[in-house]
Amino acid sequence: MAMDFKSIPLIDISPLLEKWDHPNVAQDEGVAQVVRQLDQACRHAGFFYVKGHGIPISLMEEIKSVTREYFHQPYEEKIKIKLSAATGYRGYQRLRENRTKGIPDMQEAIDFYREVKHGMYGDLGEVIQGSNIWPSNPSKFKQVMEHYIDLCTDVSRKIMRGIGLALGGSADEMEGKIAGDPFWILRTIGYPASSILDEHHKADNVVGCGEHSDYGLLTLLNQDDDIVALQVRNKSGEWISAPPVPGTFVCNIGDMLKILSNGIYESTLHRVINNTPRYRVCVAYFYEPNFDATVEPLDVCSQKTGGTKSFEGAVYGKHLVSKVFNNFAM
Ligand SMILES: N=C(N)NCCCC[C@H](N)C(=O)O
Ligand SMILES: O=C(O)CCC(=O)C(=O)O
Ligand SMILES: [Fe+2]
Repeated sequence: MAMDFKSIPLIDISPLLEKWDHPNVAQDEGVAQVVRQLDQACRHAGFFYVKGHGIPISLMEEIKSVTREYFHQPYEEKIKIKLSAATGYRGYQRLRENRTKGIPDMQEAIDFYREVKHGMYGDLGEVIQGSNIWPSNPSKFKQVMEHYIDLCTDVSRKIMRGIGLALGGSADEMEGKIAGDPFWILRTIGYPASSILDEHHKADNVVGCGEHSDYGLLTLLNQDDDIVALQVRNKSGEWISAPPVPGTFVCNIGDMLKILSNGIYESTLHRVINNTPRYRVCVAYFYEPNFDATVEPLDVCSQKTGGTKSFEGAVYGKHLVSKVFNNFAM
């Protein structure tokens, strides 16, 4: 039995990115090493840092700076893109508007989802139907974010190829019906400095985001430098900090990958507490299955765990919609 994790591993994925479409990708020694590291990280922590991802650090920084600039504006400006049922739950949510397990989170955020055209997934798609509403300030916000989303989608797809191999399947394991047409979510998040909070809240260790697992396959977190606020729960129930490592993404696996792996990989609980005197930003990109995918344990995984499937099939879009309703229960 491996020791419970006390820190989060860092993986250089550049060999995987270089060879991702080679016909014998799994035979490449560099790739095989990345795949082993992914497997270990996903089994034990469900979290890992990645470097060698190819997304320019200057862009990662710009994403955080436009996010900070947006949240720095007066409330009247931010509320122009207010999230509501009518916007398909896309847009700005003020402090404490988003809830986790019923408790308001000390964060403000903007949610963006891949476009869902009218009628696209029938009743299932109706709740988040629509296009994103973009802030007009900072003026480059939309252009920079859309470029970033494309790059994150590409990197995530390639990491998922490595994870397919790590699970003993093929590099294409997640393509087609599972995530050949992946849904995505982008959340730009701001966590107020603890100094702005009143004495009562301070005493409570104000929670920026309560403990939760993510919903889909893989999350890429671009977190603020210098502030330690993200915490990951290990199997013994200890909270392990995930301090910022400049130029890296913090990656974690979501509920749909837990199901696909038949529980070999865990969608690890995590939370955010910003106990510092500085406003913290984080931009979370979520790589998800096809919106209408029915996700069930892969055969290659259930064979490894004694032939039984520990989970019923789950429709990803249904899972997402039920989470969205919980987050914004009026
Ligand atoms: N799209 C994703 N995965 N967002 C994660 C947000 C987690 C917090 C949310 N209030 C919740 O309770 O789920
Ligand atoms: O702010 C962070 O570091 C993590 C946010 C998060 O876990 C989420 O939005 O799902
Ligand atoms: Fe999360």
